[in-house]
Amino acid sequence: MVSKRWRMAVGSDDAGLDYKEMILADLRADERVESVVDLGVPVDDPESATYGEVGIRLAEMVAAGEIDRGVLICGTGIGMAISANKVPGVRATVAHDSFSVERSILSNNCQVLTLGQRVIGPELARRLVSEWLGYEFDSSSPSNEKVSVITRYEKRAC
Ligand SMILES: O=C[C@H](O)[C@H](O)COP(=O)(O)O
Repeated sequence: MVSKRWRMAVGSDDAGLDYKEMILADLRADERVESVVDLGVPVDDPESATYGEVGIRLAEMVAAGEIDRGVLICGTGIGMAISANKVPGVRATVAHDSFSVERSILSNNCQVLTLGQRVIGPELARRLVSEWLGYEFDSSSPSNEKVSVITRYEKRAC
């Protein structure tokens, strides 16, 4: 268990709105979370933004250092992952099982977890987010050099 208090944001499109509200409530009650920003979509206007807009906005907050981690939810998690990964410096993945959630941090140092409301049940989604918050990347591990290959490419390409 880590003691760090995470600065976080959550976001969804219309297809992920119910889970976004649920995860938002969980994070607000989680003592490991220092702050959590709700990037929408809002309950009263669920079609006000697509997964691309919300995913990129959250990823920009990660890249700017405004938050440490984010959770994005759409129908499958795929569109949110694609969108967030367009922002340089951001590593986002969909993960619907415990092992992938663990490795997304310990192997890949992902700052963003995406979930699919149309793919997994609500209790699994909540459990995966809670487990994910318990992991922290070890920059002295052998995985760090592997992640650095991506970071160096981004620096060259941008
Ligand atoms: O990845 C995309 C998401 O699943 C989205 O919520 C649904 O997209 P669609 O309406 O184009 O199927």
